[in-house]
Amino acid sequence: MGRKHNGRGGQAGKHNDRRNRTKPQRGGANDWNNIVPENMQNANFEEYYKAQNIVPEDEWDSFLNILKEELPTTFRVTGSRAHASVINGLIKDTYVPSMQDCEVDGVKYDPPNAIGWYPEGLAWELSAPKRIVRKQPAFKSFQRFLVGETEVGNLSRQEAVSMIPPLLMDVEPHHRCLDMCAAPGSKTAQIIEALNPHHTESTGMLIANDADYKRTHMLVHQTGRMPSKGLVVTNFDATMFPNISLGGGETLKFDRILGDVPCSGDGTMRKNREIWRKWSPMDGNSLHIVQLRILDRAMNMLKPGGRLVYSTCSFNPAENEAVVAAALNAHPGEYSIVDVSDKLPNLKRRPGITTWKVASHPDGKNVYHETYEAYRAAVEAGEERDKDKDKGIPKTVWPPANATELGLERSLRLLPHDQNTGGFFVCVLEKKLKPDAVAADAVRVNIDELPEADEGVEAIDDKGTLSLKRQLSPSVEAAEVAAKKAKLEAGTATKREKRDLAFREDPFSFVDPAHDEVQSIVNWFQLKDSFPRDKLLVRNEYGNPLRTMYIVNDVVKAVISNNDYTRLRMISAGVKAFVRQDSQKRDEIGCKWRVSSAGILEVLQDVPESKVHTVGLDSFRTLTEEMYPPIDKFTGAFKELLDKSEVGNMLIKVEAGEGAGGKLDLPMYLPVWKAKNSMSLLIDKKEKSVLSERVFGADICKPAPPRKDDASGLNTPEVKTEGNTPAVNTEVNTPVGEGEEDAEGEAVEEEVGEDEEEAALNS
Ligand SMILES: C[S@@+](CC[C@H](N)C(=O)[O-])C[C@H]1O[C@@H](n2cnc3c(N)ncnc32)[C@H](O)[C@@H]1O
Repeated sequence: MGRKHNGRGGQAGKHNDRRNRTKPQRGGANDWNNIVPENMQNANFEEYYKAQNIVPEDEWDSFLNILKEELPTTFRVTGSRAHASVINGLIKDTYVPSMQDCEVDGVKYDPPNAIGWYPEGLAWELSAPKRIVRKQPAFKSFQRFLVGETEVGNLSRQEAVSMIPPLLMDVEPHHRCLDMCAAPGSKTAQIIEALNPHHTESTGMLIANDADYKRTHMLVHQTGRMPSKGLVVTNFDATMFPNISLGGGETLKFDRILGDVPCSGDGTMRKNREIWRKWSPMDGNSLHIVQLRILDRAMNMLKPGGRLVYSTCSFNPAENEAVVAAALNAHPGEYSIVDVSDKLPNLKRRPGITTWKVASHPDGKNVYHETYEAYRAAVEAGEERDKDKDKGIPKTVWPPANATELGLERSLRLLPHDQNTGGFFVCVLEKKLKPDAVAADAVRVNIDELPEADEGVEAIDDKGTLSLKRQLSPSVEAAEVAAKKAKLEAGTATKREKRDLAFREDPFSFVDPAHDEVQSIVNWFQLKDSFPRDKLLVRNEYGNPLRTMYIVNDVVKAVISNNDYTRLRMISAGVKAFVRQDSQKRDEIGCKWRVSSAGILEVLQDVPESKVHTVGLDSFRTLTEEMYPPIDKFTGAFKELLDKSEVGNMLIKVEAGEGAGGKLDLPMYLPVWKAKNSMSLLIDKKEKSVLSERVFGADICKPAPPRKDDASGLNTPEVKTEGNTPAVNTEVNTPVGEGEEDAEGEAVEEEVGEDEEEAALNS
């Protein structure tokens, strides 16, 4: 069981932009991403889905044809409501008008369209093919905006249908939420936004989990753009997500859970074209068990009255209705499927089905089995694969006897030809406050009696990333761990094997609120008594504030304080709040810590107004243009303030308005460093450039000047000036980050490079 998709590594969708140019070749898996529409055929796929009746007969051709078309680019405006409306205004009022009436070779291409069903018009679709976007000047300029704003986290490129599950979770700011299979994190970001829509105080929590260690780091990176005191990233196989203690005998139960499970991804065929060649019904059959185990685990962790959303980017009932039906029968009387037909009213959706066919694929062709028993008879008769004798397709893939009573039609199936999207499945489940009485002869599923998940199957997410490997199977993992342990005892373990046995993340501990370093921060910024000095977290065992302090909220503190960190497999928690400034002249600095740009909005809540210095666009321009502008370049009250300020971190509020060749729609809060003779803006270089584009209509940032004495790093950097550039547009505060499309890369935490920090500090 479990066909391996041999030869696929890294990102399956990486070469999509070269599609349509070459014919498919059997040689390399990635070549199939270049597959031409005539070759997008798979008789087994067509036959199987015709048999499922998920698409009415008279729509079959439209369904099949659109699967061969390039998927439009879709993206979402992210961030707090006020922030998002500014960015959205920019798209609506500046870019869309500039892209009207664009023609290339006599063909007219439309500007981006707001996706009709997405709330408040905050999601967009751009249908023009990529080659046009790269060629036509207005589209090209929009593309630059898109890439830049995605990089700093103001936009999120996300498949339209993948935006649906978080919208149906109905998250409120006080909720305790769990995203069980969260990486790379586009839905996680939506949940964080819902938990803190106005970027004020949020009492809720989100645990974003993924079984893949590497991908949890993508998750940390992705969520860095939406910092939250209530966010925790963990690294568990979701089928075995542990019970978490909150102290006092209380176990954490969740108000909301998302199970966006690993799946065969056949709803992503428009993007992941190699699926045309590789698809088999066994992909879904093999994933069914892990999907069911994840959903079952979620059901055990939900509060009565809580809501659980199950989703896949697959059309396959084996991964969808069959999983939901089996999970409901594993919890008889406890759950109901929520009718969400009144939600997202403009979204065209198809009801879930109550009857479906199950197929095996022994010799490269679909073989249908009416019942589980008939299938087992075929296995025993040697008509199926040998290995199916031990495991094979689980019984729960077949429709249960009570399939029509479960309300499966209240699930949503999104078909690509309805709204020019990918395919998707969503089911919203609610845990009853009081379980219904269940008849003694009711259909029941015992999850513990089901076979283990298949090893070696692979899954695809809606970004086309191969996501599932051996972590699928707890038994495989356990066996591997046992083998490594045996080697360790025998002294034959390799370095890698030794390392694999340990959870590699640094421990988390809270800093003593009375610690001198905390006191120095409180004094420097004159933090109010409400400042949660008892919720500052560091990454070492001893609560030592060495380099970075994170800030968390009450519930995250309870989680960290009441559970052993290795058992929690915690990768990150809270918001990076304070970063230590390293310098050879550290003794001259009143406070050795600066506020991180990621955490500034969290810290600001406790900073008195007198410690936030208002500046105009002229000062902001100076700070943007030059890496270390001399203090003499500033004027008026700000210059006076700088003249009498000590070296160290200051917080500024750039006032909204027009001036200095720029325009800012919302005030913006930023950390700056006051050195002896110069200033510097403590934000990531990329973010600075994007801000500059938005406020001044061009990237006016100059590269860092060469330092006079690189070895000591003690001298003032050379600085030059530059003339004004034309103005447009807006700004609000932005987190640091990298483009979602690049999320595969390592986490970028840089705000200001070490060298730059040193230079700024000493200048
Ligand atoms: C469909 S993707 C999730 C996409 C994500 N929700 C998003 O919106 O960006 C499935 C994820 O499940 C993870 N995964 C696979 N098996 C898992 C398991 N047993 N437990 C937890 N996560 C798992 C994969 O590493 C992958 O990141």
